[in-house]
Amino acid sequence: MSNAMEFKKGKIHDVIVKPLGKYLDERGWLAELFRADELDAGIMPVMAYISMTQPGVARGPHEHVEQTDYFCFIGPSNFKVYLWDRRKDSPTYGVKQVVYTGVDLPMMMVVPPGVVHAYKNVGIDNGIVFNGPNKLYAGEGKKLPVDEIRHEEAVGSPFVLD
Ligand SMILES: Cc1cn([C@H]2C[C@H](O)[C@@H](COP(=O)(O)OP(=O)(O)O[C@H]3O[C@H](C)C(=O)[C@H](O)[C@H]3O)O2)c(=O)[nH]c1=O
Repeated sequence: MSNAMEFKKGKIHDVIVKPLGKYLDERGWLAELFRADELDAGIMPVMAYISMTQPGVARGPHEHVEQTDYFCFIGPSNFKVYLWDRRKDSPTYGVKQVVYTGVDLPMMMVVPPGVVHAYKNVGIDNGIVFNGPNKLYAGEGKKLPVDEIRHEEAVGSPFVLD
């Protein structure tokens, strides 16, 4: 793919975005992140991690060759999430999707391999992101190469965070 590629706005095939339901009571709230009886076996998480991102800071853009990510944006900040479909065999090849999510609208988001992704903390608090990928980071015993193509430093990259 040429780095000069232009993306048009839209919804990307196979990207799933759903609000996380919060059960509120006098103690606070509780939200389910994923359930084995609701997810396809092919994207079932095999590990989980959380990251904290400071206000004004971004992670990505990068993509995976085999791995599907299962993100949950739960707060306490808000994020702008950027997705670019560079899968040549996808019906939405060349589409860019932007999602706002976090404390004001908690969401889960499934990002398949070949969809370049990045997220930026656009709030004023530190932001927590949960991920439940369907592959082990660096494989069994962390002995394999990390499945990740990083675009952060790519000169002339079309994956720009505005
Ligand atoms: C993902 C991961 C990372 N690490 C270690 C490796 C580094 O020492 C440290 C930070 O990882 P990395 O620099 O790969 O993180 P980012 O590049 O900010 O990637 C993050 O933001 C982008 C947008 C994402 O999609 C990733 O899923 C998310 O992790 O944690 C581990 O030990 N296990 C893991 O599963």
